[in-house]
Amino acid sequence: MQQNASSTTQQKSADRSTVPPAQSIITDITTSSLEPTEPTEPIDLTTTGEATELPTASTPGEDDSLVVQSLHGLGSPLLPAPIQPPTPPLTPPPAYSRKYVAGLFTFEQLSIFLIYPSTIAVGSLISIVSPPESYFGLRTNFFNVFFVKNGWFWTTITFMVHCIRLRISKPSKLVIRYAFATLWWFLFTQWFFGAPIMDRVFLGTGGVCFVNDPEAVPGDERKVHDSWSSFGCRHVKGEWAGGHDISGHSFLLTHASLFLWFELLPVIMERGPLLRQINTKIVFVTLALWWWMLLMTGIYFHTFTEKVTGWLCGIAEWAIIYILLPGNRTLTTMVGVPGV
Ligand SMILES: CCCCC/C=C\C/C=C\C/C=C\C/C=C\CCCC(=O)SCCNC(=O)CCNC(=O)[C@H](O)C(C)(C)COP(=O)(O)O
Ligand SMILES: Nc1ncnc2c1ncn2[C@@H]1O[C@H](COP(=O)(O)O)[C@@H](OP(=O)(O)O)[C@H]1O
Repeated sequence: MQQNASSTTQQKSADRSTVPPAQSIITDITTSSLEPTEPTEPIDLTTTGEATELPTASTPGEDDSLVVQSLHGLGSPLLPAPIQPPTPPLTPPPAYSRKYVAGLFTFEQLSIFLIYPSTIAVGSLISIVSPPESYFGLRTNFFNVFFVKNGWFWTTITFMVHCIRLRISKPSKLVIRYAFATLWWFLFTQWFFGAPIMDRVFLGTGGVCFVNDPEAVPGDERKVHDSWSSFGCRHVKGEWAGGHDISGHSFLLTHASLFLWFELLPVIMERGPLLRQINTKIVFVTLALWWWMLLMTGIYFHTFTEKVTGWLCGIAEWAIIYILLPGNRTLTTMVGVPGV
């Protein structure tokens, strides 16, 4: 594409040096309107990317037309090139503002991204100032046990509800993005060649599983159990304590929410009939519940740093797939971009 663009530019400058000024102007008008637009910004995930192919390099046909225009001006000085109305640019302008903040985010993407650290910050602040007595402060509350503890399952269901109404050309890319998100959740919270990543961090920072020893001398009832995972520790009714216990809830709720938001964003930005569908409302209900539960985690559970590390790990996969990859055309072709 670079070569095509530069050869076109060279051709244009050659024309300028040889043809009379009037023809040169005509040639410039026609060529500039046909000029393929080289993206200088990341691929915008808020566009309807999968509805069409990713913007590609100029096709041979397009280049040929540029050459024909130039040759016409050079080879037929007595026959001026017909004035044609400018054709629209090859990349249609987006239907909404696409300003990038720090060259990475659109305004909408940045706003969504900021919801989660602010929620954790506000929750932690409330926990210091005056945490209210609440049903949501109980670990056994229904919303925690039924929804968050099965959080990836409900996120999967919500994602499917969102997907089944889409008309995208490449559903396989959407499954690949889901697979990456699931893989990261799985490695982080369930299994990483043994204990999951979050448990390995806990053990690596000096955490242990304490269990009560009924035969121990009074005052020294607790002994260390050799559980290598929080799951194993819970199984022996032990207490997982001592190390840096990354908040699994902060991780999961952030990771799942960013995944759903960024898959839904094209529907939101399109502001069309899809936005009013029940499927969209279901996604918003899940997002609202995840946000509320994150706020509750912020208020009632964990230390501030454990919630921050949970959040940081929760944005890791999202940052790669939805923010960094769109800067690389080849890698983006592998995972696609969300669309409608
Ligand atoms: C064109 C239409 C296509 C539609 C399909 C689109 C996309 C879907 C693609 C593929 C899906 C295919 C099959 C999916 C089928 C089933 C997958 C379900 C996968 C699951 O999610 S099962 C696991 C459920 N488990 C959980 O959710 C547990 C979540 N909980 C935790 O991770 C932890 O408890 C914690 C981190 C919240 C807290 O940790 P602790 O404090 O408890 O240590
Ligand atoms: N929003 C929330 N509502 C209820 N319990 C929560 C919660 N956030 C965290 N917890 C509980 O706090 C403990 C640590 O959570 P996590 O490390 O996943 O952030 C877990 O307890 P249990 O392991 O006893 O269920 C979890 O259920």
